[in-house]
Amino acid sequence: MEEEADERPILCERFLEFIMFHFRWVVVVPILLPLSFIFNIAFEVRNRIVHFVSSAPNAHVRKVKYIQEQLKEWSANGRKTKLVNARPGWLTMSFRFPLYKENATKIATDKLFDILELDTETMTVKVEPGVTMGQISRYLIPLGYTLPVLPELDDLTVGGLINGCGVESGSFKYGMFQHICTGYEVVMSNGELNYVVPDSAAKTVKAKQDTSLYYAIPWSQGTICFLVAATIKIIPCKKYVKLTYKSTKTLEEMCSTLTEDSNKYSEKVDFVEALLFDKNKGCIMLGEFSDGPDTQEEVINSIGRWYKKWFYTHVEDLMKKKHKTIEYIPLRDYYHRHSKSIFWELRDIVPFGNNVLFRYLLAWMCPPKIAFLKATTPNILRKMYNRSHVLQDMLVPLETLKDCVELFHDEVEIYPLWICPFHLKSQPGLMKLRDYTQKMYVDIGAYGCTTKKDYHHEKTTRRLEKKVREVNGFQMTYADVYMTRAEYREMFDVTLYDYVRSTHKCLDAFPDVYDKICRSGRR
Ligand SMILES: Cc1cc2nc3c(=O)[nH]c(=O)nc-3n(C[C@H](O)[C@H](O)[C@H](O)COP(=O)(O)OP(=O)(O)OC[C@H]3O[C@@H](n4cnc5c(N)ncnc54)[C@H](O)[C@@H]3O)c2cc1C
Ligand SMILES: NC(=O)C1=CN([C@@H]2O[C@H](COP(=O)(O)OP(=O)(O)OC[C@H]3O[C@@H](n4cnc5c(N)ncnc54)[C@H](OP(=O)(O)O)[C@@H]3O)[C@@H](O)[C@H]2O)C=CC1
Ligand SMILES: CC(C)=CCC[C@@H](C)[C@H]1CC[C@H]2C3=C(CC[C@]12C)[C@@]1(C)CC[C@H](O)C[C@@H]1CC3
Repeated sequence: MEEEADERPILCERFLEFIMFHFRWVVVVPILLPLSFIFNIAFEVRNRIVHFVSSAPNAHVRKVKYIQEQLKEWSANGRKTKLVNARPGWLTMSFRFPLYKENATKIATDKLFDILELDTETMTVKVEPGVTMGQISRYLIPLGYTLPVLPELDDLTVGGLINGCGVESGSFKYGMFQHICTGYEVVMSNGELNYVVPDSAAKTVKAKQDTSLYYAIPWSQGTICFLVAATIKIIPCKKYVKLTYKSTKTLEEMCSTLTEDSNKYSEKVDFVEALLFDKNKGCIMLGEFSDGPDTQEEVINSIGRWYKKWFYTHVEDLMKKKHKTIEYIPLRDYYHRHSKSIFWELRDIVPFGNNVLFRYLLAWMCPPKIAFLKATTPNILRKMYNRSHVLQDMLVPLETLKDCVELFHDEVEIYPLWICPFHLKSQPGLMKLRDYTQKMYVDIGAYGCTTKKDYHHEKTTRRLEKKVREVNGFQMTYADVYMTRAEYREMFDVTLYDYVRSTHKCLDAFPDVYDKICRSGRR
């Protein structure tokens, strides 16, 4: 693999870079914030109308038929190009734009963004792949239900979380987003519509094939078939999350306490997440569904209100004052706790975004839509981000947390560091555990600019990737991946993936997953 050129900027570029980085808010606050606000309101109004007239199920049939026709036409024309989803690159939740979509045939899955059916008997919800986490939480929570795993950022889509992956603080109990899905409605490259479910007692060839397909889809990045709907488990929920914040003083304490707290079978804990504010100081947050405070001393904190502090700064401040605190947080506010500050990325984009005056006067329009920020990132800034911005999530066994955090500290030293345990089931597919065990993993997420002198985007990422492979971990593939094809195949088990692709005529129809996720496949 050719090494990425280390583009050092000349003096005037540095100056421009400085201006654009520190004064990006000049565009973001007066233009992108109002646009984001108007877009969100318009989309919400549209969704309510669709829900009111119940037009989604009929429209779904029409939209799927159109996708089937597109595929049949592509087949009739000799299957000359590769197939991809039509969703434009600027909308996707990743820093990069896909290069593999140029000259490919774009299939209209991007028109599928409605909730189709709530079934409280089977406790499932059927949704189209473009439905976002914000849409789902807004729909389900008032009805008293939620997804067992509901990733935090409002704009993450069901299709992206299944064909990529998804993790959140409910994952220590329920696993990744793919693990809460009970069936996928898919269209194959020949235009055939299929509903696949896992059947451990499958007898017929078709049932066996469908089971294999079901397990092969997660992490496959849309290189097997097109997802047109997913059936997802729901669970009953309560109005609040009783959140217990516990400070930790050393990395050892963080690792041992988190290991104790991440008990999948705990009846008292529904959410586990941790933040590290430097190599030693951290906070573990344990959440439990609750009807609200039992005594008058206990406080409700509606952290989602526009004038409230960014969540991670609130946690840091709490930890300076007390070793342990409890708060009651409205459920939807809890789920989207990192949306308002886009984890901690907004501090670079709107440096005064957490200032009390800004919060009261303008933060009701926050956050800016990630897609709008992505679409308007100037080239100069992209170059700067390429040199010094880290965006990586490494999924590693919990017992290796200490080692891995130490490596992140030595290599990038970005804080807060997001730490989210998740239970990894023993299942076939790309994320298959080689030793057939099931165990607790943890997502270590580093987001932000590093000031490390010897940071090199490619070389440093490769060192992190190497460590992750050594500990049998996985790298989230929305981020920059510098592994070679062979290294990718060492990290992910491609046996089932390759088999399913060859038996479902995918090889000439879709790009290989590696070509979609590798750095050279993206701009
Ligand atoms: C040359 C070759 C031929 C193959 N032929 C076939 C074939 O004829 N039929 C076929 O189905 N696969 C076939 N496969 C795929 C094969 O099953 C997997 O590629 C291989 O076993 C690796 O899968 P695994 O170890 O991840 O899953 P395994 O653990 O080996 O599981 C094998 C099958 O059981 C299902 N399964 C596993 N765990 C569960 C569970 N918890 N609940 C429900 N279902 C589960 C899987 O979906 C899969 O279909 C073939 C693969 C190769 C390389
Ligand atoms: N908390 C979390 O877990 C977070 C996760 N993420 C990551 O962000 C990504 C999700 O972002 P989002 O913008 O929603 O998704 P994207 O549009 O980025 O899609 C991700 C991948 O899934 C494929 N895909 C999407 N929809 C379909 C479909 N209907 N049928 C087949 N393939 C499909 C895409 O294919 P194609 O390339 O053809 O478009 C793409 O390769 C995931 O990869 C996730 O891991 C990011 C932030 C937080
Ligand atoms: C919780 C997990 C698993 C991941 C969180 C990842 C997010 C923090 C990133 C996903 C896409 C990223 C983008 C940006 C910030 C970080 C993410 C939201 C930008 C908004 C940063 C500024 C650039 O100009 C545009 C970026 C678009 C993508």
